[in-house]
Amino acid sequence: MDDIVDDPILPELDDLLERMHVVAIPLNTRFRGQTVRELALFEGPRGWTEFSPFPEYGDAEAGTWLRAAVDFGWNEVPAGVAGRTSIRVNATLPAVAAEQVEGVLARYDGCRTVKVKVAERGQTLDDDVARVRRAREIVGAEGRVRIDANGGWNVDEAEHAIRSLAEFDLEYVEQPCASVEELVEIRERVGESLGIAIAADESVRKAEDPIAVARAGAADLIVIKAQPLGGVARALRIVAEAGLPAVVSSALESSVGIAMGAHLAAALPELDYDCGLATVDLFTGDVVPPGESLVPRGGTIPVERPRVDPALLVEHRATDARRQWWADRVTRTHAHLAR
Ligand SMILES: O=C(O)CCC(=O)C1=CC=C[C@@H](O)[C@@H]1C(=O)O
Ligand SMILES: [Mg+2]
Repeated sequence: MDDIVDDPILPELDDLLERMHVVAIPLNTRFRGQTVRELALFEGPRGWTEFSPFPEYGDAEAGTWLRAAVDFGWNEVPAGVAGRTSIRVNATLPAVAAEQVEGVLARYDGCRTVKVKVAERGQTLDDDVARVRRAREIVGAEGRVRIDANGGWNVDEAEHAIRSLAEFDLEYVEQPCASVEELVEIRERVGESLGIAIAADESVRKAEDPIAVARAGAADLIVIKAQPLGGVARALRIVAEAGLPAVVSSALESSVGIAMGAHLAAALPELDYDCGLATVDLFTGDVVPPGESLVPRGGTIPVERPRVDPALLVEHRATDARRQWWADRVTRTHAHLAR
């Protein structure tokens, strides 16, 4: 890993701003409470790159995402593992009603794995059970079903929910509880007795110390995302230090950000899990020409840098006020990183 440069040189602010385009793309299903995804794209010397921290994130957290964007647009990407030119991906099922599951899953071509969102605020365990049951029916016994609670349960709730959902043969449970201590406890309570693996997502990507979860024995695997972890090289280093299996997932990006995730997946020494990189299917549009979007075909996406269509940057262009908001954010975030 020592040949990996994971601290990219920051371009000048003016250079960044000149290269920036801000788009707003509606989602076709509400996800993370959002119905429109705003993102900034830069045409870097090495190719297009994306900067899309969620709007509520502060400058320090957004700084890690900017580092990732610069890394992908300005630096050489670490080589993929020989022969890995496409990545198997999972369907991502938002917390929709059971009747909608079939329609949402039909968008993901050829995916054998589905990740089901659970523990959504305002819903009940019965809603989760109905949604997961329907997903299992659709993927069949050969398919893989994992769930993601985004830390929405306390330990008792998690134990009850996981026991109620275990009959659907879960591949793993992603971030059932919020804290590392709770993950240790739930892993003790259900890990061995039910044989269900626990994955850490927020405990890696939002933690001050992304390795703490591995050190504490709080997870069987980690979910890694290129932008929130500061880019491909830095994410690879985290995986190496954690010493746990990893699954790459998206940060709800356009095909440009997804390409960053695909390059990360391609460069992982081991890749035993289908990756959560099919989320362009949750968008109503994209910034790359139709037919070149990184959406699954036959359950995989290619490892390539997509071309951006200038006409689509215009079509999806954010309002003047929102573009200014992003310019201000990049200015603040850049200053934060340059310190
Ligand atoms: O992993 C997937 O299947 C898709 C990506 C995904 O679920 C997420 C993307 C962006 C924000 C997150 O809240 C969410 C996640 O928790 O993993
Ligand atoms: Mg998650």
